[in-house]
Amino acid sequence: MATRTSSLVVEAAGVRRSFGDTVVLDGVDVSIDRGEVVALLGASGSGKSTLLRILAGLDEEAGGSVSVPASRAVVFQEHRLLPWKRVADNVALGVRTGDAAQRTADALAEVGLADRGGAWPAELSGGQSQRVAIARALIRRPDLLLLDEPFGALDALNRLKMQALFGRLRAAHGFAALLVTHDVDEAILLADRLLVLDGGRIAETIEVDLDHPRAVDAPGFGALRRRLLTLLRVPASPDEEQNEE
Ligand SMILES: Nc1ncnc2c1ncn2[C@@H]1O[C@H](COP(=O)(O)OP(=O)(O)OP(=O)(O)O)[C@@H](O)[C@H]1O
Repeated sequence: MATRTSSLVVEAAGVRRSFGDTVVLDGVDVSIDRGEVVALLGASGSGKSTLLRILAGLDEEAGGSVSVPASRAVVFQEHRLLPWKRVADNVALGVRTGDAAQRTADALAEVGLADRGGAWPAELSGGQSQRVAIARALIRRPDLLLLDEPFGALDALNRLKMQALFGRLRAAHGFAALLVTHDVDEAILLADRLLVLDGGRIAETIEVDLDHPRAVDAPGFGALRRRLLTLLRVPASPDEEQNEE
């Protein structure tokens, strides 16, 4: 018999988590294939960050079974760089191999910051800081990236640039990723599959069957956006209703 599970990097089943009497996750099943990007959506407070922290190994109180690769890295909405270390030292953190300097230079070049290794975090813009956080994650060549609203604090233009960067990095590295986002367009642009968390469970799974590179005005995008907004109970704007097919 074929071993179907061999290509899965994440296998979580029956994940449960409560805080006091409040049940936040009530039996969540998530599988992510090697190289697959999955977006996790849901209303505020639905438990997205809670689930991400469990998959990251940052929450030991959860019930259920969780299998994730040791080779994983997390990117949060805030960059969490150490202010007393220069950019290059932040990126190289935890890398003990002899080629750490070269890997740091490569990782910074990949995120477009080849010349900022000597800077202090305080000297960077928000977008640059988040690029460094991504370089710090990538330098470990993770099989799995866990991203919690990674572009959520950025302005619209920076957000678009980071989404394009994510697409390039994904093509170059082939990592699997779980992307927590509030941004419906971002989810459809970047993910192979969308999960909607509601009532403590994965209420909906949607395969995104659109060609790459994706654009918000591509055929099929608007229909998918409307479906997601309905699931998230967000009213579509009057403009959108008029302009979409
Ligand atoms: N450490 C904690 N102690 C108590 N309650 C918590 C804790 N962490 C999360 N919660 C609660 O669990 C629920 C889910 O929180 P979580 O941050 O996972 O939601 P979320 O879907 O990521 O929300 P948002 O989209 O607003 O970031 C919330 O009601 C929150 O108050």
